[in-house]
Amino acid sequence: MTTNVPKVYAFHDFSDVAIAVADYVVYAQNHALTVKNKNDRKHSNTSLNSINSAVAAEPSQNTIPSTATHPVHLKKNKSHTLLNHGVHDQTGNAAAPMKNYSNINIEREKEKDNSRDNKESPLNVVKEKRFRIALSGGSLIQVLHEGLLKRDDVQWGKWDIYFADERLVPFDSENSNYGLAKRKIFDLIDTKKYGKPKVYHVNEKLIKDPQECADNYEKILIKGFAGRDSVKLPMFDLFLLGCAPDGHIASLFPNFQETLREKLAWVVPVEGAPSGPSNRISLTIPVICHSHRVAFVVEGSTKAPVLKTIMERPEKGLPSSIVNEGAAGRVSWFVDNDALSDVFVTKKAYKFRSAQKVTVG
Ligand SMILES: O=C(O)[C@H](O)[C@@H](O)[C@H](O)[C@H](O)COP(=O)(O)O
Repeated sequence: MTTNVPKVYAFHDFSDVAIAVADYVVYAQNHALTVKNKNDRKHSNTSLNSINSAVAAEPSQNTIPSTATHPVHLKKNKSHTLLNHGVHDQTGNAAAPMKNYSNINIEREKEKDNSRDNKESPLNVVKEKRFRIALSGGSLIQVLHEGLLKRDDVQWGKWDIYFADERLVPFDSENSNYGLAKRKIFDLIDTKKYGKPKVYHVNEKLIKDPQECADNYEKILIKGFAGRDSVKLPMFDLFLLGCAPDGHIASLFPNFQETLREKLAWVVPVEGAPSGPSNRISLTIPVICHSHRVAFVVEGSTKAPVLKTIMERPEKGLPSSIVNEGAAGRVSWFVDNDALSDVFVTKKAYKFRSAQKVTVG
C-alpha cells in the first residue's frame, strides 16, 4: 500500500479535544448547509482499489458490479463478499460485473451535482440542505456532549444523525450507542431553540438477529440517501469515529477480514466481537471512505500503542489505516497528547474554522 499521512491535530487534554471537535463539526455542518458548487465534491475520490490494497493479505479486486443503483443484496447470506454470492439489481436480476465501480460512482455524483447547480436556485438549495453525520459510540459521545451542547451555532433541526455502528443490546443498556447518545446529547438539546435532529437508529425489535438488524438498518440508509437520488454509496457530510485500544473502529475489528473486505453492503452484521457486546452491526469501509470528511477522535494513554501502529505501520492494515488510505486527503485525527506519546507523526495545531478564532494544542 502507499502511505497517506492524515492530518493529526494534537491537543493538551480531553477538553481541548472536545472544543476543537465541536468546531470541526460546526464547520462541516455549515459547509453542508451552504450552497455547494460542483467542485465541492471533486475530492470524492474513494478508491476501492486503495481500500483493496490496504486490506492485508487480500488479492486486489477491481471488478465490481455496477448496474444497481443501491446496495444490491435483496436477501443476503451471512457472507456478502463479492466472490461468495450472486449479485442482483433492484429487480432481482443478476448484475454482470462491469467497469470500475468508484469511477462510475464519481461520474454519477458529478452529473447529479451539475444538474442540481443548473436547476435549483440558491435559495431552494439552502432550504433543502441537511447535515448528514454518522456517530460512533464510546468516548466520542462524551466529547460531543462537552463540545457541542454549549454552542449556539449548532443547527440541530437540520441534522440527520446515523450510527456508525450499534451494539445489539436494548436501548436502555449502558452499552447501547444510541441509548448513550440519547441520554448524553439528544435529550439535552434545547429543541425549541435549535430544532430537533432526525435520529436514525437500529430497530430495537431486531437486536436478537444481527443479519436482520443489519439489513433493516441498511434499508433505513437507502431510504435516507437513495430515496431522492439513487446512489451507489451514501455520502455522509461527516463521519465521526473513535478507535479502541484493540484497533477496532465502528464495529470493524482487526482480523475480521470478511467484514473489512466487504465491498457491496452498506451495513454488515458482526458476531463474536472480541470486546464489549458480542453482536453488533456496522457501517462498512466503503461507506466510511465515501464520506465528505472523516474524523477520528482519540484520547488517553491506553490508545498510544495502537496509534503507534496506525501511524507508523500502515502496512499492518488496521481498520483505521484502511480508512486513512481509502479516504486519503479527507481524514483528520483529533488526538490528545497522552494518546500520541511515543508516536512518530507530524502533529498539527488545530486552527478554528467556525465563529471562534482560537488556537489550541
Ligand atoms: O460501539 C463501539 O464499539 C464504538 O463505536 C467503537 O468503535 C468506539 O468508537 C471505540 O471502541 C472507541 O471507544 P472509546 O473512545 O470509548 O475508547
